[in-house]
Amino acid sequence: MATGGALPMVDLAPFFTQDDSDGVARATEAVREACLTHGFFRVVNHGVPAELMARALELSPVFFALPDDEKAKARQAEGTAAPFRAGYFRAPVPAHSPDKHEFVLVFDPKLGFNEYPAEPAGFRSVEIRIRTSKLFIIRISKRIFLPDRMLHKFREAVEECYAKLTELGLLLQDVLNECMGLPPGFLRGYNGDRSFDFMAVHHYFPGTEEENSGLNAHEDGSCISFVIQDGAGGLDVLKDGDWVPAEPVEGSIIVNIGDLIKVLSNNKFKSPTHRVVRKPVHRHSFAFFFNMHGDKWVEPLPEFTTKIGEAPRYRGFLLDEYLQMRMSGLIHPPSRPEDVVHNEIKITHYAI
Ligand SMILES: O=C(O)CCC(=O)C(=O)O
Ligand SMILES: [Fe+2]
Repeated sequence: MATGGALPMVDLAPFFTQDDSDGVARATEAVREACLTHGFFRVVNHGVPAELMARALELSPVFFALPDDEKAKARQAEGTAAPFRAGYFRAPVPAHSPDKHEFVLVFDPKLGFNEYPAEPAGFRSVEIRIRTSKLFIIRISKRIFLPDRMLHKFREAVEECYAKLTELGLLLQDVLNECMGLPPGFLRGYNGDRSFDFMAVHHYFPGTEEENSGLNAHEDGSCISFVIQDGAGGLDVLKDGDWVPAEPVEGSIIVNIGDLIKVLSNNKFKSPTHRVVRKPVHRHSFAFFFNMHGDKWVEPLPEFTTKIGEAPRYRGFLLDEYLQMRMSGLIHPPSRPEDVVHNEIKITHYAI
């Protein structure tokens, strides 16, 4: 298995090449190894065009530079029932969190949950100087439209990224199916509904010496998460007690196994703790969460329990219940204190 900085690196090219069954077998084994050891790895030749990733990262600052009232227009479409609230959020969320960042939560564009500031609504303030006499110049601040439909281009890049990351999620899910020794197509059938997937378009403000928390240490509640990041750095993963940086490598995507695969695999596949520490620069990233529908019953699969004589390490649960608890920080009955971190319920709540 190759390494990409301190992280395992997997070249997915064989999955996009015809008749490379040896290559596919090797790449599958590399994914399996990475899931068993880290649950966090880097992929290259993943099918998401480098041009698209660069364009999305370039356009993201255009959106976040908008005035707050314009950003707030990126919101959930009236009368729609998204699984979580769509649109723009400014952390600290929840209020007591020390996180310092803002993000837009985006669902599958086909579902119509997201609304954006109407085009052309990308205002920018410019200073105009008017000479009223030889001595006097008045300066007025005027709001002008962003040139070149930049907001429209941002939205377009977000939606293209969403589609490409969905394809990557489906591919990785098939690879995991194989890595986990499950019947062919099992995960594709079990997790065939894509309406709970979402993408978070993140902007982290520059950190200071006194305060540099970006995202608190956490595990993702997803099946698989993907991160496209700019060159700022700051994403770390916990490995054997040490924080390992997921250094930016242009064109690569970070893959992070989430709690749901960890539960299905009865803890065999890792769902690693990770965090974002803010460097003294702005940081932009796209985190895509390949999830499961809330009505799924989740429990360790027989391949990891009865079939190999191992006891389940989690009791089964309805995913919706867990997601609601994660989002609200509420829990009934009260959990053990170690299951609640920064008011977020961890998957250990269901551990046996
Ligand atoms: O911004 C990043 O690099 C990671 C984001 C993340 O971990 C998350 O949204 O769960
Ligand atoms: Fe995360």
